[in-house]
Amino acid sequence: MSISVKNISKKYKTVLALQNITFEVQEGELFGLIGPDGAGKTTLFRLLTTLLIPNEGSATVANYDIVKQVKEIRNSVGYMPGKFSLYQDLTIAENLAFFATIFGTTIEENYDLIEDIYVQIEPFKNRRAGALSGGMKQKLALCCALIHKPKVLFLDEPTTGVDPVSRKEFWEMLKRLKQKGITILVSTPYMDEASLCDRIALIQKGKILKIDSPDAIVKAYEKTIYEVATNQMHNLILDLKEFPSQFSVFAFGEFMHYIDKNDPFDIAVLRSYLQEKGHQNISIHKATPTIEDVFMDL
Ligand SMILES: Nc1ncnc2c1ncn2[C@@H]1O[C@H](COP(=O)(O)OP(=O)(O)OP(=O)(O)O)[C@@H](O)[C@H]1O
Repeated sequence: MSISVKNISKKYKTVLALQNITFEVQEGELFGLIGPDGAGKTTLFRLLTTLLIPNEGSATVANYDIVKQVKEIRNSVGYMPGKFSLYQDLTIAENLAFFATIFGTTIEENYDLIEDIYVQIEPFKNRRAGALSGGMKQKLALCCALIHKPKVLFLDEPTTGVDPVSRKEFWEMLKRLKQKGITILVSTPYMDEASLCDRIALIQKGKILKIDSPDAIVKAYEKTIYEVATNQMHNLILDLKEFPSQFSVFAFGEFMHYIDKNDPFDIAVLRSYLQEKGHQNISIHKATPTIEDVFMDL
């Protein structure tokens, strides 16, 4: 087992940041922690990379204990924290050389692992990290986290604030790293990225609410979701919330996702209710559930 977490709890004074967290990640797995700000994702990363000590429970990473084998873990893991870890005044090449040196290695020794990422930023290697775009900083930070050839890679919200094209490229890089046998624990607040993981844990307020493959999580979802749109999207959410048998409603891209307390329920009744409220061009269709729908319903 690459990561094994057993009944971990972590408190900051009065804040219970993690409550009784248990999960395992297999070798070579791409495992996602999906949850909103404050869910406890960063705390979990800091525990697993030995930067914090749990109040309760135990965990191993690459078969090393996170409390008793700190040095071994630090040599076996790569950590890309949410806030960029780079030295802003050093160039791309200097940052990478610095990280290689502190791990007692050289860029050349492990170049094969970072090559396909590094070639994308190499043309700018003399540019200071502080002057790079979000996407380029992210690639450099990933190279720095990989330079000592870690067995396990921890990536805390690596795509936050990065443009959509770079986000897509980043996930393709992760797939290639996984094929090289590296275990990856990645957190993201973006629900669409959940489907790119082998398995995910949905985490909220310090608790894991569900763990499974994204497909299985969506398939197990039993409620029927309706995609609703009209010519007055602003009023639509308010009107849907007032519909007597409404169970839940939330904005989903250009639609509202609506769930009724009754299943099946009569779409015609909702349609005439919306007409009475002055809506036109009403469209109501069954939607395919997504991870976001499951999450909103937890
Ligand atoms: N040093 C700290 N002292 C007190 N409370 C903290 C500290 N660090 C985090 N917390 C609290 O612990 C909870 C979990 O925070 P954590 O940063 O782990 O969440 P997160 O899912 O990573 O969210 P974010 O993306 O906002 O960092 C939050 O309620 C947060 O306010």
